[in-house]
Amino acid sequence: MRLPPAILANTEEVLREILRFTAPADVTLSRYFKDHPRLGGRERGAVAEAVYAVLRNKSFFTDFAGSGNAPMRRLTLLGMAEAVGAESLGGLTEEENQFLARIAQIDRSLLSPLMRSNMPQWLFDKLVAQFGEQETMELAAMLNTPAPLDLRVNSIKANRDDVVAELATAPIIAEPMPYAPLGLRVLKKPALQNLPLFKSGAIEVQDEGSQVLAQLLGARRGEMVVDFCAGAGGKTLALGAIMRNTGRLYAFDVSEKRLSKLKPRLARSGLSNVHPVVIAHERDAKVKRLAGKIDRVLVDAPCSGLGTLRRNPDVKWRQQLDAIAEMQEKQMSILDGASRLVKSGGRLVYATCSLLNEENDAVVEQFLATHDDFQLVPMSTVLAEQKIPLEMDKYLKLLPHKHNTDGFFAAVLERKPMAAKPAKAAEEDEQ
Ligand SMILES: C[S@@+](CC[C@H](N)C(=O)[O-])C[C@H]1O[C@@H](n2cnc3c(N)ncnc32)[C@H](O)[C@@H]1O
Repeated sequence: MRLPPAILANTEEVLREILRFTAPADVTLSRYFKDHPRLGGRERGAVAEAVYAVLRNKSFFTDFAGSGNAPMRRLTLLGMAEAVGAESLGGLTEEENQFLARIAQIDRSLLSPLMRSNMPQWLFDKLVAQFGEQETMELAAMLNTPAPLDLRVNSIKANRDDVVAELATAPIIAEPMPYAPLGLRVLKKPALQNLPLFKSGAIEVQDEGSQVLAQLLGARRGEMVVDFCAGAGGKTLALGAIMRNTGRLYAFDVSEKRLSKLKPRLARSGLSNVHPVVIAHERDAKVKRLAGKIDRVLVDAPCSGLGTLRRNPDVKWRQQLDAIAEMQEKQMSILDGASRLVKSGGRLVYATCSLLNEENDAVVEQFLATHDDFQLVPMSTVLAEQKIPLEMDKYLKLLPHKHNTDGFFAAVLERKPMAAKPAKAAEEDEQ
């Protein structure tokens, strides 16, 4: 069935706003849909997919749309044609149909690598310097493909086989994922919110890579654990379940708004070991009070988010090169603040969803150079401990084109066990 022609005007309107890049695309889209309640589910889906198609293919589309006298309308047509197919569009002029037909003939493999990557020049250059041109092109192709829908089974409430069987009755086909022991990949993208499995907290939406990160912390029953940058709690919920709802899990964040999104998820999850705490910054007194007392600390640091381009394609256009250096400074400060919580022999995991060495390896190397009481636990060791079938060296580097997850980095750091103090020094300490 064809989409109503008016949908093109809606798409053009919201696209114009999104391409100003003053707010995240998903936020602008949600607001637009709220302001336009008459748009049905199918129309909303098409508008959103078209907008995301333009964001993913912006370099290429802009180049071809720019030559006419109505570039925004042409961008809209290209986005819609990519998202739902030109044959689903009604109300096009003859000239517009010819334009789409002409673009469909273009052999994209003949375009320059930069144009094919659909990335800003600075990002393309950085990735080529890091991965080489051939791998950058493979990575870019995957980053420009929509992400699959991944679920995590909440082991407090259900097991993976039962969830697969119950989803099948919906009917939703879900397959176990290779790296996350509680992960399921859903083959299509059905609405999940009204499923009893979702409402009861038996499943959560979470990328496989994100599930792996939570597991790397190695949290155990009864431990004291801090999720230092908990946000809306994706990893907090996974950690709480890994701890079998025992011990104490603090969910810190500087954003009250983000932490408040954890509340309904927590209620569904059935977890009672999670304690959300808003902190002012990484040196807050609430943090200092726990210094040296925590078994495991996860720092899922604020970052450029470039590893999540499959889901948030606007990030590559909104992010600026000079923000990366600022981000790095912030990441080092947070890692330093969080490290003070870790007890002797305890572990600290530094993680990002960035692809850039500056936010990843460089932060960890700088940390180790200035904290000789910490040592790196090679990722190969951690993965073997956790029985995760991934081949890595020092660090975890999940890449969309290799692992079909979002791009994630993680390093595991251990506070060196404190040497026993000589008897005289211990006596002096007690006085
Ligand atoms: C990558 S997001 C966390 C995502 C979250 N862990 C999840 O799995 O859904 C980074 C978070 O760090 C928070 N943040 C920024 N600066 C911080 C700081 N100084 N201390 C603690 N959290 C901070 C941000 O508010 C944001 O929610």
